[in-house]
Amino acid sequence: MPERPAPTASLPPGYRFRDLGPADQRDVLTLDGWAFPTGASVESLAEAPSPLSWDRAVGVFHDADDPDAVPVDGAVPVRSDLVGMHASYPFARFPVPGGTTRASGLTWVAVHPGHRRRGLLTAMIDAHVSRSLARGEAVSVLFAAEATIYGRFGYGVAAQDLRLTVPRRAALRDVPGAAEHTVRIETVDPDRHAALCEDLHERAGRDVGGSGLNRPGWVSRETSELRRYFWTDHEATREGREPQRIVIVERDGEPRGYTTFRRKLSWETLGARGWVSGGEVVALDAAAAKALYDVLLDLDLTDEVRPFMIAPDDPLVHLLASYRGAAPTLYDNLWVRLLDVPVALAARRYAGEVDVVLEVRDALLPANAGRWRLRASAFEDGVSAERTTDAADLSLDVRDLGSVYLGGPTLAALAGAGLVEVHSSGALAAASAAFAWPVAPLSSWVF
Ligand SMILES: CC(=O)SCCNC(=O)CCNC(=O)[C@H](O)C(C)(C)COP(=O)(O)OP(=O)(O)OC[C@H]1O[C@@H](n2cnc3c(N)ncnc32)[C@H](O)[C@@H]1OP(=O)(O)O
Repeated sequence: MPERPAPTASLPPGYRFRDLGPADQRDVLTLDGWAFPTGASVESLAEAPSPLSWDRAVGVFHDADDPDAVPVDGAVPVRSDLVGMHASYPFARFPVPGGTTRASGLTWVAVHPGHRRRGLLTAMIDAHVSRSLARGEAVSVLFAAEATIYGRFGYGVAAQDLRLTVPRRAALRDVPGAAEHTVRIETVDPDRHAALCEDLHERAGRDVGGSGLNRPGWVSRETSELRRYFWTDHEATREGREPQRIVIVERDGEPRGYTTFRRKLSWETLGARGWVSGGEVVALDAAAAKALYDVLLDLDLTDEVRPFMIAPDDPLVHLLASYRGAAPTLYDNLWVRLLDVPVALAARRYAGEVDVVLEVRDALLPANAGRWRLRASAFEDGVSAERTTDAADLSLDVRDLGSVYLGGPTLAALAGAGLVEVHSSGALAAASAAFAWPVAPLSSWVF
């Protein structure tokens, strides 16, 4: 990886960075409670395992005179508070179109309300970017708590997920083989389910619909901390719903898919009203997906199913007799920031032959700015992305390059929105087709 200038933003006076460790867990949860008010006590949150990779968690501490302390020999004792933090997950096998790359999953970004809008996040992003680059991570990915935060730092919306409200017993088209599955419905137990489900999850993302193509963004819970956290059902996240349940469908004795769910009931004048909130839906093929949805869509005492975060090209979209009856809504899913443009561009495959010069603007990381020639053949290795002095075919901000990186939004769509300047119209058509991927990008879980 080439030498890169260090980011420049620094913390305002009175603040300092310090790496966090497991001993900071209670302070971390207290700060998190300020940033994301949930009503759960620190004590109850502390019962859950931490998902953090502590060697990648960084705090911002504020050192100031302690207003509550009694002066000693005329001097006011100084108090040091954790007022900001960020962390990242090491995704060594982050799925990009046709391959994987090393990505840094930015997470647990929080600033205490009493210290916001003083530049703490700006300084934390600089620290995150430089540390990620030093670790050889060419891409950073995240889920945004608010859609207005991360664009300014060069992150673009690279994937969308679908939220549906499907009426109970909604009609689905038939899929041969679906009825041949046996069904297990159980309470989630990490010891029994975690390894089985993580294996199914990885396999489902590698070959979608028998196409031999992977699903970009289908990131695994790569660390033991993330796996333990994901499969532990902690009371603080139930919000009045039942413990987490799991449906596993098997065919010829082999597990073929799973989904998790929680139900909630309210007893009203006319009887029970119930809904099912779905977790990730993971299936090795369409028959297994249909078998899972058949279970979710006919649970007693429920009226509707709300699948959470399925791909816009999920089988359910095409199997529902009335898609519009499920009130579809699209949400931003993964945001992507290219940290090292040539490394990131060469890490993925392209869906068409392309030879294009991209002129990239990047205010935060000037090493990415300038013209890059991208050459690739359809679905093949041997991609090259090199600096060039040739005239640009397309000009765009690194944020918009991040948006098209996983093959979701197209360059043509961004050009239509005025976000890509087109210097050669033939180049736009070819590059747009090459960057698009036949399988929609998605992460099935929030990190
Ligand atoms: C990947 C994740 O973890 S997502 C989770 C993000 N965390 C949260 O949403 C928790 C609640 N919010 C917070 O903790 C804080 O408000 C943060 C982290 C979002 C922002 O921290 P701050 O230290 O206030 O940000 P900072 O002062 O560096 O602001 C930088 C710029 O972003 C803007 N900005 C910051 N937060 C927001 C926001 N929520 N919406 C719109 N603009 C924002 C600021 O106005 C500022 O703009 P400017 O440069 O034009 O002046």
